[in-house]
Amino acid sequence: MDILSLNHLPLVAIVLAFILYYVSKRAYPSPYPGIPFNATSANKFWGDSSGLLDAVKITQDPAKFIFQQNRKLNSPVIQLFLAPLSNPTIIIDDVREVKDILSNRTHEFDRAPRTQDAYRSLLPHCSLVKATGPAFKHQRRFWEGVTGTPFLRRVAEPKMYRCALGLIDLLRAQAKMAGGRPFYCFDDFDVAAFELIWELVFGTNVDAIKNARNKVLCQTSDTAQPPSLNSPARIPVIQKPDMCEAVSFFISTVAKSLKSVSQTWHLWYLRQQPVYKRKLAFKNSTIDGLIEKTRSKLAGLSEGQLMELEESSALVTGVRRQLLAHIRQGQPVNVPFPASVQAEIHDELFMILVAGHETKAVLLSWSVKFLIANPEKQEKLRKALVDALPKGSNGEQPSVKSILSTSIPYLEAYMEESMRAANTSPRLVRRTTTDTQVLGYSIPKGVTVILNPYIGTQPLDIPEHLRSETSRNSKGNFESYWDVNGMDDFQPERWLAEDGSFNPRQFPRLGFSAGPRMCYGRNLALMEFRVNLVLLVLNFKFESLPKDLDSMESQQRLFRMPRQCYVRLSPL
Ligand code: HEM
Repeated sequence: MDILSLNHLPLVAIVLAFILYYVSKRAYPSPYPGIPFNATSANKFWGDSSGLLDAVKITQDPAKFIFQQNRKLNSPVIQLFLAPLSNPTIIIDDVREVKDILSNRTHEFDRAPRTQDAYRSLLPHCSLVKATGPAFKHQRRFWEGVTGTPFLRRVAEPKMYRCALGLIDLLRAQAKMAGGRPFYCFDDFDVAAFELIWELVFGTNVDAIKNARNKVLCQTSDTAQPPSLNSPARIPVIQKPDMCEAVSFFISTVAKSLKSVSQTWHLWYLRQQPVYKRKLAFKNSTIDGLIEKTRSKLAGLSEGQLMELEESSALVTGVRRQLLAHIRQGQPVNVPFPASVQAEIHDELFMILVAGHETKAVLLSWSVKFLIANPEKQEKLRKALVDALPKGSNGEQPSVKSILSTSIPYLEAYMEESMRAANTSPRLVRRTTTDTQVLGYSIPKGVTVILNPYIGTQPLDIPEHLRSETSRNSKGNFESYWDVNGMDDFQPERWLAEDGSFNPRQFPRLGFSAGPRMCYGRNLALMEFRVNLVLLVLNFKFESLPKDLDSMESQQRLFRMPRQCYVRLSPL
């Protein structure tokens, strides 16, 4: 044995040296030819990731650092080395080309595996993790009912009005308790957003807003408030429904895994945690139970009755369609769905809950911060609303129909500017599915590409002939791509045409992305945002806050959200 080892020593040494050489070569960045990069980062084991981590410690905003590098290198296409032992990531910072890639070049750019893996560990069968192909399109079509106008009008409108009024009542109770002091409000928005999306997906009422308000009313008289009117008020912590907590928990695990250098291990580690297992078991049993209950209820209906059945929730839509498919294929309906069918419905429903919950609360929080930071625009918006939506003779609130159907250009401009400035998804990530070219740079197949959807950075000069054909052809689709006066300030007026009408084509709009992977809940989100914003502005004056509670800084969870979210309300 000893002789054998000694004889093999040189060979072992050579193999080891080769492995070491290979690992060290792979570990250090290996740039793609012709694409600008930070020369100093190319010599570092950690590449650009150490700079990114340092910047994030200060700004908590990775997108800011990433796209600053385009400016630093003066190029709309660059490469960054964001993790050792991996290929460079391509960064594209030009709004016209980004819109074109998202809208017209899906055969070259598709969902990135990193995004797919982050969601796949939780929702392996949902459409979000599928590549843009026939299976994705088929699964999406399955849910068209719940994103279509008839469902939104008939089912979503009354529910969103009830939730928005509930939110107003909750804030009114909290404002009274606060007695002119500021108070934290993100959880109010969060619980209201959850209540609505839960009702639309599962059709049952969780009463979270009402419970939160009752708790405030019970504790108002026996809670001592801080002496200073500039200190945050003591108001009861909002008790969120267990499923709301579970959704937030899973969103944070997805966000953590997306940030991780070794995603696979990180996901594995997260899944081993007892809290993950507990929440997963709770989610699985709750949702599977609801699907089975609905299946057994609807299984007694004939094909004709199922055809006639009004869709009252995403759950009913999914189960009804599956039962119809089974009847038409001659399969039994009086037994639980096969596991694969059950899993697909389950994951799709939970996907809507995950994707359609926190985003809405984050957008509403930003829009309220813009109201506080811009008191004259807040007044202008209120005046536009009061003029267009007068209260009833008994002071009753405007109806949901009038809020949604009255044209109010300044409101539309305010919403659009909030979407732009909030920039809730500051990085859209794709992977090249073929060797391709962007703005004259060659990008190989299989590369992760980060796109900047923010409308507000001055575009770099790019000769027109370097743009793709579709990008050149769509140049005239927008009045402009940049405002010569700069776009750092919050300026709803930039969306108004000379005649005072709202001009949606003034600048591109990418807050919900574009193309086949564009946000699936855009119409619902915009309706809900409108109803909430109108009722908030008509019912409260958003007063200024002490400086230490008024930061406009952001933090990146799954979305770019405000670091602080306080209000000081004067009920109107
Ligand atoms: C203000 C609220 C919202 C914002 C700002 C928002 C924004 C976005 C963005 C930027 C994307 C990424 C698209 C891409 O990668 O190109 C997305 C995807 C998605 N959103 Fe939303 N969203 C919102 C609300 C909602 C709601 C209410 C729902 C559900 C009812 C929803 C469901 C989805 C789904 C399912 C996807 C994945 C689409 C795919 O399959 O690729 N979102 N959203």
